[in-house]
Amino acid sequence: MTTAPLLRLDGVSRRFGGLVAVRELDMTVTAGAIHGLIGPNGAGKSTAFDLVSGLTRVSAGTVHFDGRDVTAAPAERRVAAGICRTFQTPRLFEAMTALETVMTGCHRTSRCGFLASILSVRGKAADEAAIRRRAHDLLALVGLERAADTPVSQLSYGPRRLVEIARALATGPKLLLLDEVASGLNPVETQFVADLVRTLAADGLTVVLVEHDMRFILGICERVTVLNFGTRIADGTPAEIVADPAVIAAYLGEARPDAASRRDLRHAARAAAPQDLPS
Ligand SMILES: Nc1ncnc2c1ncn2[C@@H]1O[C@H](COP(=O)(O)OP(=O)(O)OP(=O)(O)O)[C@@H](O)[C@H]1O
Repeated sequence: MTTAPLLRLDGVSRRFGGLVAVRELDMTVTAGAIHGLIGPNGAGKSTAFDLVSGLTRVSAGTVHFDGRDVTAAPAERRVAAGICRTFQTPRLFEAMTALETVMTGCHRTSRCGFLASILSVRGKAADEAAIRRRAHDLLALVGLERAADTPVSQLSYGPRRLVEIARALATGPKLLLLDEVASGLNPVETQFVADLVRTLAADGLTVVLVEHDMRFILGICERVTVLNFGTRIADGTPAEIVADPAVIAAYLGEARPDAASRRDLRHAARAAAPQDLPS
């Protein structure tokens, strides 16, 4: 496994008027790693994803990806460079089938550009066939080969999330950002996604997960960054994170405590570092 940083955020901030959603964030993601980004509600996790994927611009700081400064690059250029993401709520075209949806991701990386497509009909047909095959392969990878011709509008929540992952993978990424991918999934689907993420990482893909399901994230990630009120309060292995007093305080001392995250943190802490458990 390589240890080179694929993604590096240096002093990244994002302000919305008077609110600092992300404040001077330093974060390094190692190539090939499964990296978690956690924090209580409103901590700035999705905003951090927006800053990495280029959906929103930094107010300060720099973003380096794969050795290049992409701070000023628009989202499309970052997709082309190898950054792709899914959203907290899947963003899909309801009328498209699962296959067509994944094909839209393939088209973003197709070698069949505009000029090629008008100059060579035969080349375009061959490219379309290759794209269709690749989209089928990706649907099979996420266990949805039988749903290829099903309109997205008829899929339930778990499969919709999987279609979104397949579409993201279709862009041929080096870095996959998954925003609350386990939220709303049943235990079997959650396990499937965990196995899928491990398989992708074993194949060399770097994955960053924003997640509230603490058991899921602490069980799968090699490294975890913790945000609270936009500020990084911890960065380390899952065992280090659950034993970190600042993390415990952030989760257990939330102004509006989330019972599920408190319970999961306690549970994860018991499994990872019983001697450091808060009483
Ligand atoms: N476009 C925006 N305009 C104004 N404020 C925003 C905008 N996007 C996010 N915020 C604010 O920035 C803060 C961080 O939001 P963000 O969605 O990044 O947090 P989060 O950690 O992903 O939260 P959650 O876990 O609840 O999804 C919140 O206070 C949010 O209201």
